[in-house]
Amino acid sequence: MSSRTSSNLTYFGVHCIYTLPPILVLYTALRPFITATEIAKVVAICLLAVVYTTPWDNYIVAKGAWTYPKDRVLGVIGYVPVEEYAFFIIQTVFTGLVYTAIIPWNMLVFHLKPASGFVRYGPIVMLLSAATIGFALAIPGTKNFYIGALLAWSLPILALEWLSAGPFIWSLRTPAFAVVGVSTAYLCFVDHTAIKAGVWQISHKGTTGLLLTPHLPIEEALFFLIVNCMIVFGLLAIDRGFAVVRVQESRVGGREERIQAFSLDLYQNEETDNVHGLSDWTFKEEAELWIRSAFMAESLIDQLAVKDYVAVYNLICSHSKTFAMATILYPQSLREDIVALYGFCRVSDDVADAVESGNPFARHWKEACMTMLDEYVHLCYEPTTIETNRERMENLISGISAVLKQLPTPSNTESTKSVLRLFSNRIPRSVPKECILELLDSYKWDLAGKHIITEADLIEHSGHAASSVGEGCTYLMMRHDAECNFFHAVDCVNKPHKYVNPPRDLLEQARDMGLALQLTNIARDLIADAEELGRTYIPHAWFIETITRSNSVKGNDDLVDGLRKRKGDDSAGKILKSTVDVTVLRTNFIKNPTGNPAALKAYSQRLVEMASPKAESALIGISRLPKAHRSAVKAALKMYMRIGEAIVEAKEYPRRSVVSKKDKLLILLANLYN
Ligand SMILES: CC(C)=CCC/C(C)=C/C=C/C(C)=C/C=C/C(C)=C/C=C/C=C(C)/C=C/C=C(C)/C=C/C1=C(C)CCCC1(C)C
Repeated sequence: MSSRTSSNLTYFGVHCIYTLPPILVLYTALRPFITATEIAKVVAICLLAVVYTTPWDNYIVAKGAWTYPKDRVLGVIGYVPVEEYAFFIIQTVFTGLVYTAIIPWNMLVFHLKPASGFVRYGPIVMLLSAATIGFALAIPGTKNFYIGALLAWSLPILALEWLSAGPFIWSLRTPAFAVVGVSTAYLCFVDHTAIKAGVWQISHKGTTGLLLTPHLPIEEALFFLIVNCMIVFGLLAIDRGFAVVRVQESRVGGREERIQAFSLDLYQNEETDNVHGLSDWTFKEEAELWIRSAFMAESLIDQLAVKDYVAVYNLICSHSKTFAMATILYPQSLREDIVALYGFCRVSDDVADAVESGNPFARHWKEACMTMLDEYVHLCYEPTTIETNRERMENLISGISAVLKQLPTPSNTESTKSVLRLFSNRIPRSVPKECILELLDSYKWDLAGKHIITEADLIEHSGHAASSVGEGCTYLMMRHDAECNFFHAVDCVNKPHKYVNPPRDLLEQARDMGLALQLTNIARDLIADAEELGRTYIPHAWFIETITRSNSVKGNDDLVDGLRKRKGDDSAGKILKSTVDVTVLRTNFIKNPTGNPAALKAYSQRLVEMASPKAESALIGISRLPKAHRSAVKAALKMYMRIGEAIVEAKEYPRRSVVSKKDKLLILLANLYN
């Protein structure tokens, strides 16, 4: 081997130069997305890799499939260099990182759909047949030894993984192929380099002699391809198992339902406990549940829930692509719940926002819809085990969807149904009822035609609309800290309807975040709200102030001051009404929001000034959120704070979006990697 002397690269050197640096780079780039679950998955595969590969590798080295010069390695355990054992782990970590870069762009629950019998069982038959052939070929000293040993060793694992996750892998074949492709290409390059430098040599006796590059036998490329498939399919199988548990648990309220959802047949005769606690679940039962999930056929999975996720996500995409994209910053389970919650906000928002003009029945429909939504929310929190509850729920969902279709801006009945079904199955076990009812209060306020008179009214209305959502999201984030902490996840799954209770002051800070976002939104959309939706949130008191200022009516300052500060003060309202009719000023503004540019600018500035202390308080809250969710929330808030600053800095009130896409991206990156 002349090439051996041409370089003195060692096996340790290969790792130091070619395998560890890319791992470091990938790890650094992906750090915001590496949660404890991600690490646990890779560690699990590493353990399997070491346990399963050690005997095989020792065997093929003993039989002379490949060799290494003694001076190129640090030491040997059995027949295999220590660097080789390290390579089992290094490859798994490397491929695991590529996986983390690519797979989470997908919502995994979407892919729990059934496939044909051919997709499900065909590959298993083929893999096991090929493994048998490999076994027959693996005769030491013949040229088919290496390839035979490789197939016999690896393909049964691929068959097992396909048995667990075949249709899921098939559905995700494009990203899965991308992960395998990228990692295999790179590792082939490393292998080629090492063989060229003579760090290890592939026996001519044990291989077919077919070469992919002048230094890379076909067996080696095949080795990295197949092993990467083992790693990626294994990771997908684990992720699928988690996703199955989440989907199946969606509807579970008590022990009986849980046994049903997972087809558990054990422990039927044990005492059934109440709906709200399953804490006496034993380890054995838990283990059975996870194994069942790992191998549960798609046909047994709640396909209606899978369909609902897709429908609601598409609905959200059609409304706000940015929001849908932004959810990829969160772990899968939280993402699913955010979709479920946001879908509900969309639907109830659509009811409240539906423009009434031109349709004499619209108001009536809207009111009917709100009444039903109210009842629906209450029912979401009742046990689904009761037959009458289930029936009523179905009727309400159909009723609300039907009414929404009658509104001037009709919604698709099927997607509304999906939203309401998904919400009722997912959200009640994480977010308390009061939170959702408060959100409905803001719509009721609009429906009742109640005016925003004072600044305190504005705060109250925004609180109902936005702080409630901020609070809800905090409940979700605290629960889904779970996703990043396996044991916590098991614990949460075991306690449907038992909230992970965030501390009260954290919830207050979350409410402040909602307020900050809402006030900034209002400030940004002053013109759009008036022109497109025919509404404004500007307190009546501010209009009065503008008028009194411009008329320089002396002595009115006290009045204005008083009006701004007093909350829900009836006498203030009366004085205001008597001074100038509430509706006239509002209507004037809505008709011509740019009529008084100085006033418009002043309103926006004042809104931002109101938002700013709330944002400061929210920042403190964010630092107390679970680590895995923190940076994305912070990035969102910072973007809004930037929008606020831009509004204040602008000479005139800006009509169009004030912060560029590029700046938003920079803010996102700065916060992800802070
Ligand atoms: C719990 C829930 C919810 C679900 C469960 C769902 C389920 C059923 C999951 C099943 C997962 C399974 C079964 C995963 C198995 C993964 C394995 C065995 C990985 C092996 C990796 C082997 C590895 C990385 C080996 C690497 C070896 C290397 C790099 C050797 C390289 C080499 C060198 C350097 C010189 C030339 C020779 C050689 C090619 C041997």
